[in-house]
Amino acid sequence: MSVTVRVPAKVNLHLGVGGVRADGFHELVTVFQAVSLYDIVEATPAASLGLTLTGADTRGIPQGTDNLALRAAVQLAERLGVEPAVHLRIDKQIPVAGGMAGGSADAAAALVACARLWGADTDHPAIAEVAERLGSDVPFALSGGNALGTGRGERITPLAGHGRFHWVLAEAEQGLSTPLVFGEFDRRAARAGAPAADTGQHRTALLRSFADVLDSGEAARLAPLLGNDLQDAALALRPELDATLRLGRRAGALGALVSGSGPTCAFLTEGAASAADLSEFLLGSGCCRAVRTAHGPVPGATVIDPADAAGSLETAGAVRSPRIRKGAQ
Ligand SMILES: C[C@](O)(CO)[C@H](O)COP(=O)(O)OP(=O)(O)OC[C@H]1O[C@@H](n2ccc(N)nc2=O)[C@H](O)[C@@H]1O
Ligand SMILES: Nc1ncnc2c1ncn2[C@@H]1O[C@H](COP(=O)(O)OP(=O)(O)OP(=O)(O)O)[C@@H](O)[C@H]1O
Repeated sequence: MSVTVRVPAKVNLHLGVGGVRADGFHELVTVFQAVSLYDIVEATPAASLGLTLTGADTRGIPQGTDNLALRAAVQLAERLGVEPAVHLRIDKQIPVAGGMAGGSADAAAALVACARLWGADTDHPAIAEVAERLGSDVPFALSGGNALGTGRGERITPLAGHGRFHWVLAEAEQGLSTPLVFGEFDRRAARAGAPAADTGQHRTALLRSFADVLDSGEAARLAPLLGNDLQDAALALRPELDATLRLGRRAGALGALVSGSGPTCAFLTEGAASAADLSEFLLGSGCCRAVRTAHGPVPGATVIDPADAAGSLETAGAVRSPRIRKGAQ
């Protein structure tokens, strides 16, 4: 009997980067929002560990035991004292290395699916422990919704907020490596000679400013709060993203920013209709590889009826066909 889990991508509504810690990670303070662009992970009992990848674009995803979803299954099995006898099928819609935590999402989904398969409760402490170890974005992929992330991003405080926000997500031709973007951030900070930001103060300010806005669902109030300390580093590595952001703003987006470490650009719009219009416009402009619409917040990794999996992908936000530029692979 298989278990099917649907897991969302994330956008960092605000990403503040502080100093480098002794373990090499940066101190972060971030407001996450889970958005309705989903990967589906199906776990089936099998003689041994295995993986099948399907989906829009699976280039660059490790097929072996360095795949984050397989690592999640192996570490959870160890922790629960069972054999990792499971075959995982990942249906990939979240852009790979796109700054939307796709690999982390798959790891979170694998944890939820395997825990169900191996009879562990959804709140078994092993799930959170393994999630935290696997990556900074994995705990948020479990919880979803809106949340404040602190520490290296793995310490999650849920943020209430019933408002729904509408996004257009523009995928770049090629992914960006997260460590490379943090490295560029460090070089720029060293050149500027600026002291590291105080994440404690930043946290208090973010909590105060986001509290009502997330509940209001008013995009015009959320737009001025959007921000990403990694954006300049991502733009330095991919200067063409600046034109994409400007294009979206000129075409009516209320807010535009690079998602996490990039290179996906996220545009906040007034509502679903303006998101559809902007998405059409950006796709026609040829500035990006694929454009999708999505809304947030949505729940984190959730067990679903397999019959609903296809529907989840259809409602993943009017997926647009990838438009490959001439000369691109
Ligand atoms: C950019 C964000 O997506 C914002 O939410 C996350 O900070 C990245 O989360 P992630 O991809 O899960 O990152 P991890 O797998 O934990 O770390 C990948 C690499 O990113 C850098 N990294 C990540 C998180 C952090 N707080 N400081 C860092 O410097 C480190 O070089 C690390 O080796
Ligand atoms: N299941 C997976 N899906 C995608 N990438 C994976 C997976 N497992 C491991 N990886 C590796 O992780 C790298 C980062 O991929 P991912 O899609 O998570 O990037 P990202 O969205 O930029 O991450 P983040 O936003 O968390 O920084 C990939 O280049 C790939 O080598």
